[in-house]
Amino acid sequence: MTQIAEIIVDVPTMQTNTPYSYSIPPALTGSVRPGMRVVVPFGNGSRKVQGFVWQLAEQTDFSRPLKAIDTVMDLQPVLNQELLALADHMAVTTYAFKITCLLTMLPNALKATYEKWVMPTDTLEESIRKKLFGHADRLLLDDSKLPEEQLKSLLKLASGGKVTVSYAVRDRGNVKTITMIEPAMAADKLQAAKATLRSTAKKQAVLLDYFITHPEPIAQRELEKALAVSSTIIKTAEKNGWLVKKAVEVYRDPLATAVTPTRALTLNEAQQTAVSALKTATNDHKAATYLLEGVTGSGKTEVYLQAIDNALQNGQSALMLVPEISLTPQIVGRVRGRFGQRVAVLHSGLSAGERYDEWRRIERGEATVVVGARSAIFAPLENIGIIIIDEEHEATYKQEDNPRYHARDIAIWRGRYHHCPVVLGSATPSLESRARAQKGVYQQLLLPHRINASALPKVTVVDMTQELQNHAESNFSTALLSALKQRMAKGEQSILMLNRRGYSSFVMCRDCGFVLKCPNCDISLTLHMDTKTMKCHYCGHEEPIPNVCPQCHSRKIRYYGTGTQKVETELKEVLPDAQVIRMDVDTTRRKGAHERLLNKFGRQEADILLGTQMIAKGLDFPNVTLVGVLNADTGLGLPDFRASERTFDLLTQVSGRAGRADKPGQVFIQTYNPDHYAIQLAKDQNYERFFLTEMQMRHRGHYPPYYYSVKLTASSGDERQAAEAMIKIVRQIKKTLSPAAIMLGPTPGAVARVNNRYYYQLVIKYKQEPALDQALFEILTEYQSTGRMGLQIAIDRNPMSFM
Ligand SMILES: Nc1ncnc2c1ncn2[C@@H]1O[C@H](COP(=O)(O)OP(=O)(O)OP(=O)(O)O)[C@@H](O)[C@H]1O
Ligand SMILES: [Zn+2]
Ligand SMILES: [Zn+2]
Repeated sequence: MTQIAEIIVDVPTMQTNTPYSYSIPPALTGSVRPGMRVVVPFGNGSRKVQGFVWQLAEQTDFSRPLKAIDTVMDLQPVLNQELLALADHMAVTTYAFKITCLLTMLPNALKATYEKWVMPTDTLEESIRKKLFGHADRLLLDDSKLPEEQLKSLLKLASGGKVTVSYAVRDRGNVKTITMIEPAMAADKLQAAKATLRSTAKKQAVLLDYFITHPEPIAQRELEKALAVSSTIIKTAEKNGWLVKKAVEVYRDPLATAVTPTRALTLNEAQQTAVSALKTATNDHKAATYLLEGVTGSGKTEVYLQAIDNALQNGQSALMLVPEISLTPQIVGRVRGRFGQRVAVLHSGLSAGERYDEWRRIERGEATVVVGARSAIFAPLENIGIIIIDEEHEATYKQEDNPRYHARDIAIWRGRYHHCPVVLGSATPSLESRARAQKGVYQQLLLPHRINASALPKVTVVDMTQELQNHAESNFSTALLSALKQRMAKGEQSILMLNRRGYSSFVMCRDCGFVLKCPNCDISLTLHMDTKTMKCHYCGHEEPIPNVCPQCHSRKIRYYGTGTQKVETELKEVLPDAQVIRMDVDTTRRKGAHERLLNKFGRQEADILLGTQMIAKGLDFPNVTLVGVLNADTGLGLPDFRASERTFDLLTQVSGRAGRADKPGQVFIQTYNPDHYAIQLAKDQNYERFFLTEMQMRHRGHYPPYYYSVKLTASSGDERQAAEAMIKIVRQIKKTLSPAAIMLGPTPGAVARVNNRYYYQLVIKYKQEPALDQALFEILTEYQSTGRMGLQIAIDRNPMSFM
């Protein structure tokens, strides 16, 4: 029997979940294994594509000769059996192709890119060959870099068969190595070698002397510096067989900053109960999901750490997800403080190389605790003892692109695979999770009180419509301003949050009402003072700030809306002595800026931390006793069924930053909707009441979690094409749905045009539709090749919003 390999190939526009069969050439027999990447020929031409070995099989069909695998890209599988099985599951549940799922699991450094090479054929005239190729036997056809003229003539030659184009897979994964030097022989032999040196070979003598007394390996760089010898000198010694060079893999250290080691704290009763439940589940290999619901500052992190510690003591590994690491350096610091070198950190702020190194440490079992943002859920850990998702309600756990997975679902799948518990932690659990706990699908663990019996902060809602009547337009109510002054007098710190969701600073003409919009998208441009430009947050378009109205040429063109910069300016006027740290996209663009600003605030080098949503979560500063929310409402107005939930979560989270240690905390929420239930219940920090109220609203509106949902989006540069595709899909889907299903649409997307593409969407709400999955998968397959004509169909199961 002959063994063949079944391979999932990466051919955009021709994706399929069915593997292709390839023969294994004799040279590779025995070394091809599932989970390895290979290069295979595809189609008729010289096209080479990347593929993943899905499984090995016995050849049964001999009717057609099989193409052979070209080469293997890996010496070891890059995906293990578990992750291959997970890709299978993901493909079905997220309506994505297996290849997309497989690629998603790999660190970027292992995502191959394709290179196009042009080579002359025999029929190419020598003079042209010389002109185009010079001494090279082939040219890299990098479309973006070649001058158009040259590209054109190459294409012409290609169609005449005078040059051929071949595709090559380029692997970007690279291991960082340094060159180490060590003696190739014992000291007495080196001594003997030294005796043979000519008297002029002084440097050689120095080099040998060094190794006679220091037989241990040393980095070449260091050696050159220490002895002032050049690489040629070392090379000569190597040639003579006295020294050897070795490439040693080193890891790029993404977290060079030191952390303070911490030890386990003595748990309070509620923490103790939670930790023992989790320990028992880990020790008994129980694949259960726990909802750890703990008010802000109740010590959830300590529960995670001790549960992780238990898994490590069992010789198991642990996985912990946090919403976005660059935003929560404090949490990462705590995990590293407890587990030191055993911790690997994965997040988008790392360079591809750094991420790859962390990934390799995990793969080799050198790191057994992984902390990371969403995609860290695919960390190649073995023998997992516990999986934790902190702030489980956060929208960032859902990926917005293909494959549109939710990290929570993947966590639960992996928990089952490893027979280990999954912990979902939050002060404000998502309605979905809380409803499941209610039904007993998840086990609820409660931390109802703050540590050391500190009280939750006292929250005051400030009606800004009243404020406006009392004094001139200001971002600060009288109450908030006087509270800020008090803190400064007492040497305590404050956090001010400007809610930016659904809100931006824009430019409008006072005479004709003209608003500057993006030429590519149906959205107004946002003012950025740091770069002095108007920017589109959807497509990145940028243009100068106008000083006359482009429509009526009036000079009365003005800024509207409040940006953090504007608030900062006002803050300096009303509190000239205050030291303010501003944290927003503009001040945190540089790598590590986030951490630097937070550390500065932690060292109490500023009175006020002013920022956007990015300062709402996870911060634990004992000296912060005041939190002010400048505008609570901006998210409430969005036509999104989660608008209230998001607002409640945000206000509760940010309020929770105040009074976490011994000093009591105070919060002011400024709003134009003081009576809205999300604001009133956030004021009382009453998650339970909010849950009940919001569940009723969802029930009435037929929204999740009472209904499942799927959002289909058609997009195209041609508006009619997008609309027509959507109408056709609606007709198709309708046939498979039961009368109980609810369809919203087709309608234009909330932003109907983005980057010159038009969006049409359809939302289906349903409880049970056995035929739906199949129908959607057929749509996915049918429309994948229309991408070439500019039409794209996206399918999102349980989308975070219907907008
Ligand atoms: N058992 C304990 N004894 C003493 N201090 C503790 C204990 N558990 C936690 N703490 C401290 O209490 C503070 C709050 O804990 P932690 O930040 O873990 O709360 P949290 O529930 O994660 O809060 P949030 O959801 O608001 O981020 C921290 O400074 C932590 O070190
Ligand atoms: Zn745009
Ligand atoms: Zn105008």
